[in-house]
Amino acid sequence: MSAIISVSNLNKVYDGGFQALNNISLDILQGEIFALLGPNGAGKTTLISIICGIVNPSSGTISADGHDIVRDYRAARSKIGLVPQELCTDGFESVLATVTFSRGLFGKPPNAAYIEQILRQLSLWDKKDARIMSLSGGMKRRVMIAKALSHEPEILFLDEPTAGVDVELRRDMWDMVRELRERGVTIILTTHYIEEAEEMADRIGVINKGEIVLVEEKSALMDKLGQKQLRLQLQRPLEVLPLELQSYPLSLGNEGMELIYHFDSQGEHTGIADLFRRLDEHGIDYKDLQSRQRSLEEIFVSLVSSPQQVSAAPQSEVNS
Ligand SMILES: Nc1ncnc2c1ncn2[C@@H]1O[C@H](COP(=O)(O)OP(=O)(O)OP(=O)(O)O)[C@@H](O)[C@H]1O
Repeated sequence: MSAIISVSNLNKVYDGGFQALNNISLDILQGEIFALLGPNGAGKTTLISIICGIVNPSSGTISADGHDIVRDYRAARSKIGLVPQELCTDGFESVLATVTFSRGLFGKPPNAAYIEQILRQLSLWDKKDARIMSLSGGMKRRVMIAKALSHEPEILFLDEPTAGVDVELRRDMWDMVRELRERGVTIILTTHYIEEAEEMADRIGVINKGEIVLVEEKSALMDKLGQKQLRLQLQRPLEVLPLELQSYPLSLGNEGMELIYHFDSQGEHTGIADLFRRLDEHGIDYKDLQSRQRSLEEIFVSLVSSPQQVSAAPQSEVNS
């Protein structure tokens, strides 16, 4: 897949000297859903705002669909739709007028059929004549999406699209984002809901303190850093681990009733067969077992708390 957005050596120093972005280079691929994750203040909105031409870069270059976002601003901006974090729109206008007007701002000829299609898709057609101020928060957010789509952009930025919306609307939004992707729209979303990135993204980028810490395909990331756990429910509680087992990546939980084994799901040897032999030798019986993958949320927390440890999950110390 080719890059639809290319960011090279981007820096942003705000007035007052604060460096919000530090030498960011990043390609967004045509047709992907890219989730940009990062803690509060990491620089997500700054990065999006620069790509969308709302904030000026201090240095570096960005192209959107081949257009330089500074030299060729109009052409670049016409390719992009932005759903900002804040709901900002004129409350006295009707839904239909607002969305139709947005399209006009980009110099696109009127297309009532297209506007109707997006309003229907966003379940807003029934509300087309309602004033925006009379809508619920979730519906206002849908209007923001309709506005962003009004000029048929090829790239859509969603800055915290589901902040403060209920579970049902969140699911609807996810469906809608997937539909847009199927139509070929490239989607970049920032989110604090890791579950959202885990559910939707093709690739994940993590930004922390103005620097890109990692960019990876979601499935590869889950495999690479997704250390697994095997939990065994014991027949009889253990007060301490037998000495011979203390060098294994094992811990006791649930007042000694649970034995937890950590292993690298990517490793050639998980060590599980060896573990079972050792448990048998020590007469440690279990009645149930489950294995589970480390969630993206746990991976994310470990990345932003100690970014130098991104390269590998801990290896298990035993071989099967
Ligand atoms: N106009 C501004 N002037 C000075 N500093 C700013 C300005 N806008 C943002 N910053 C600072 O730049 C840093 C990055 O902010 P930004 O809004 O890009 O972060 P974010 O990752 O989007 O955070 P959040 O998840 O909280 O929305 C923050 O420390 C913020 O205080």
